[in-house]
Amino acid sequence: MPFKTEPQHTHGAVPHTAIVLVNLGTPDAPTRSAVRRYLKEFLSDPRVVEIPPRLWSLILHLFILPFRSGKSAAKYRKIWTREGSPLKVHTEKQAALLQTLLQERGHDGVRVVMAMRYGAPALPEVLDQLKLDGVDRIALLPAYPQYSGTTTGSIWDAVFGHYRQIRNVPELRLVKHYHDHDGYLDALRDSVLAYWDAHGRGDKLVMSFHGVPKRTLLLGDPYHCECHKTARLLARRLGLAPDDYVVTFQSRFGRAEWLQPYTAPTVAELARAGTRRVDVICPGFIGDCLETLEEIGMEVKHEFEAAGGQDFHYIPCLNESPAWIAGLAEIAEQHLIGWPTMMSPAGREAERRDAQLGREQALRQGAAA
Ligand SMILES: C=CC1=C(C)c2cc3[nH]c(cc4nc(cc5[nH]c(cc1n2)c(C)c5CCC(=O)O)C(CCC(=O)O)=C4C)c(C)c3C=C
Ligand SMILES: [Fe+2]
Ligand SMILES: [Fe+2]
Repeated sequence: MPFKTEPQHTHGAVPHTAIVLVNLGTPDAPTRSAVRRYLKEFLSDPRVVEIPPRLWSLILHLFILPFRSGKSAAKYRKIWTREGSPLKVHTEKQAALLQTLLQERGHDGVRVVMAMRYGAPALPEVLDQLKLDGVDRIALLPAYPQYSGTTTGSIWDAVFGHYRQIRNVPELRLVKHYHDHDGYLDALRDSVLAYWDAHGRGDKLVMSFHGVPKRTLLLGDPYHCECHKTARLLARRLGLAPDDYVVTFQSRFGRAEWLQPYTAPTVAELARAGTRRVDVICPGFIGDCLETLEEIGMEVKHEFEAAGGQDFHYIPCLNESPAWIAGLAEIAEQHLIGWPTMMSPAGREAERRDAQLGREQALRQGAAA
């Protein structure tokens, strides 16, 4: 594989540090063509669909993309905001707030940017830009609290794939998961308690996580266990008895069996069994997106009401809540340990001199050429 052209190595340059908050990605617009482009990239990832590639490509192009793109675009239109897709808007805001909070906590030498695994801003382009900006230490922070090969594993594929074409690979740190991190769990607890304070409390708390094919669990993916651990620890923080809550899995895709119990049939069954009010939270998503706002807030709500349920409450994701941004900062800080993140006056001066040196060197090289 040929190497990409890279900036010249500058002697003595102060290496900059960055955190990249990486999310799944979302279409550029709620249109059929934009959704098709996005789904094509997403669903062509062999980490996401484990069907032999040639056979899958046929199914994808003949059946999935022609039918799903229009239907999904209609769903995106229901949740699209003036600022764009909620997933992207929340990820952008979280990255900006994390940068500000890290600065306030003294880590003024750290940049925080966001990137998407599929769609824009594409992870390889963000990594290229960081290289141009002189960043040589990168902590990658996926927007997934629970590890799965289908999501976090796929981010690592994209990162390593990109650096296969780079000679001077930066120092990297990978945040594998934070499903049991106090900062994440405390923020979840606070969000549930604040919701109950404002709206009263339901008969049952449904903790709905994005599903994955059951086969991946049987083949060693820890995602299912990490979801259950998050649920257990959150329940403990809320003082819930086992009967007060239920863990479910949503967003089944395709015909294979996925992790059970499925969210929609579970809430319908709860309604039929006489549960008047359910509160649904989606702890596996750190920001609201299609899967929470449309699938839970609209489709699952409809199923509950159609089965006789009276009162359906969706508890929003952590989004930009101050407790969550503080949690993110704690997670980030733990993965930055040992890296110089505070820019002392001497560091700033060294950086200024290096920049000057770099410019002079480039000028000399230009003159010699
Ligand atoms: C939170 C973790 C996620 C896991 C695990 C996950 C696995 C997974 N997803 C699909 C298929 C689809 N997912 C879709 C949307 C979507 N998925 C996640 C997160 C996880 N996916 C998010 C945050 C979103 C929302 C994106 C947005 O723009 O808001 C979709 C597209 C939506 C649609 O067309 O209806 C599909 C398809 C698979 C197959 C999978 C694991 C194998
Ligand atoms: Fe998904
Ligand atoms: Fe398990």
